[in-house]
Amino acid sequence: MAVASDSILSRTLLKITPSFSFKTQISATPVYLARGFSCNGRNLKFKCEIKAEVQAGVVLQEKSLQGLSLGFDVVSEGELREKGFMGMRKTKMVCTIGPACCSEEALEKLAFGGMNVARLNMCHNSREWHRDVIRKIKRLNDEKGFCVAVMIDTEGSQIHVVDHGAPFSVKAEVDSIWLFTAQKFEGSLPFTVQAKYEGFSEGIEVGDELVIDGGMASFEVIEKLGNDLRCKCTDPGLFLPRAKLSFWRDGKLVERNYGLPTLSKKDWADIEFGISEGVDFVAMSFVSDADSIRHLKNYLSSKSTKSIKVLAKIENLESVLKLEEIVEASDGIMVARGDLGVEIPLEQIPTVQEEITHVCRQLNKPVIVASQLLESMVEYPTPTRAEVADVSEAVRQYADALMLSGESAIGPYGQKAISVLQMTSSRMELWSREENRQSALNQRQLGVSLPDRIAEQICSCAVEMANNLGVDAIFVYTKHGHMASLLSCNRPHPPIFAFTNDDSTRMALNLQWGVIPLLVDLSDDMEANVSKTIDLMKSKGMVIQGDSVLVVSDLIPAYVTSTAFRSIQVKTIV
Ligand SMILES: Nc1ncnc2c1ncn2[C@@H]1O[C@H](COP(=O)(O)OP(=O)(O)OP(=O)(O)O)[C@@H](O)[C@H]1O
Ligand SMILES: CC(=O)C(=O)O
Ligand SMILES: [K+]
Ligand SMILES: [Mg+2]
Repeated sequence: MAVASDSILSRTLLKITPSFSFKTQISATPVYLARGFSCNGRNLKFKCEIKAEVQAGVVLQEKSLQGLSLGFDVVSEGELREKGFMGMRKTKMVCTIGPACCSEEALEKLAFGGMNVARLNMCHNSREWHRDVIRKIKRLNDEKGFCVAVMIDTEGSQIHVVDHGAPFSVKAEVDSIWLFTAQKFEGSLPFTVQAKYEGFSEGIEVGDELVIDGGMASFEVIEKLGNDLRCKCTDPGLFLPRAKLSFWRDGKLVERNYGLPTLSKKDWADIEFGISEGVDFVAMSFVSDADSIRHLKNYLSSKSTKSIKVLAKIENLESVLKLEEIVEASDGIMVARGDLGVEIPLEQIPTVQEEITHVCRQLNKPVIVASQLLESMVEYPTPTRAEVADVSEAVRQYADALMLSGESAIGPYGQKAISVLQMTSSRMELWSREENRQSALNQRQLGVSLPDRIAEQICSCAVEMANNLGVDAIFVYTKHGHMASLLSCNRPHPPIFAFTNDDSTRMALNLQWGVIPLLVDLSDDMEANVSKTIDLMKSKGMVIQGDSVLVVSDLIPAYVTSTAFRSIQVKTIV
């Protein structure tokens, strides 16, 4: 298969034989592909559209525009070079950082594998440990050209079993009798379990069902002794460290809100820590109303010099019931299926997930699908078929991002797990696009003011145009990321390059579907911004002659008062 030739190949459809390996070909010969394949194939039979300038045996030198920087992160740049505009992954990836991946080398490998956001779960480890990880990530960004945003995830007030330490898991046998207590006790399981909160048994009656971790094991409450509960195991299973408790009566969850605040004292201290370390996102656990989100957002905007986004985690029944107001109040959502599965029957999780992703897209908020995506990879180097199907389904639903938990935090196959996410999402994105499977968004009008409504209309028209014209890329110039998010919300076929001069905007856009955020100097002169960025992209070989780019702008120069200045332009690179 001769990809390399002296001629310039342009928009040629080539069949590639099954034995051809793209990667080997590149590394074996000094061929430089200015841009490569528009589809993601491995050693499979596939068709590729090649729009690349290829010269056998010659490495084309990059011209540099002295002193000007394009702020392209190394991963997106590499992806564009290797796969072309249409091959760029749209679905973002979040990795939980834990003991298995906290070294600089391991973090670099995850970043290289495409991690867009690193999540630090404040339930675990010390603040010093988290500080060390955050600094390593920032150093990698600065020194190695990655663009990885940092998220802290609050512990929140949840009723769980005190970490009973080794052994890792304990089996509860059928008919065995257990005591659940809030009292400290010496010794370890079995048969006494210490719950983390004094009032864990409030309102609980004899005959209620106590469920561990959403069905890992079940007990019947047979006696109340003060605040303690004597229970008989009815459905045998395992106690894992920090196992979560829920109570059921007549097949329904016993809803109790213990009077605990969404953010505990420790959570506030962790948030202070996050502000001082300059994190990009705070994910708020066990949100139960919109007020707590507004409160945190106000607090952050008064305390932090940079903009920090607040993500609401949907992980209890209350938050599902108040979904819309919570989505509206937040900067984004996490479908935290781990705890959600403790409070709602497991068979409802898929439909609740679809509902949440749909509402988020309608209200233009990024959404992360989290927990157990590749759970078996905590132990094994390959995922189950069912896990791959679950990842594909989240991608098909157009989630903005997918999250790894234990797969990256404690498992030995974190890098493999991220590459499974990468390959599976690229595959499903391509399929949705080529089969024309994408469901049109029945868009709600979000803005109230005329300029906001105009912005929405411009973005939805721009995406329709971009798809119909088959442009290679969308360029958007944005200060706060609003126009970029409106474009993303319409899930266009080509990637969205969002040029911003604000670092927190760049980091926040890291979570949005199909957006590649770039940090550049921008001026009030829109035409100059456009031609400068196109020149820079050209000089790096990222766009080539004949490429077409649809340009949308959100930066309104001070001297223009009319919103009509906002425009859509289609440029062909000369
Ligand atoms: N910083 C860390 N230090 C030690 N272990 C960690 C750390 N972060 C995650 N883990 C481990 O990784 C696994 C899964 O991660 P995580 O705790 O994020 O899951 P989760 O239960 O979904 O989160 P949450 O507590 O927010 O519901 C857990 O077994 C946890 O013990
Ligand atoms: C991520 C998380 O908090 C959960 O799934 O419960
Ligand atoms: K948490
Ligand atoms: Mg949780």
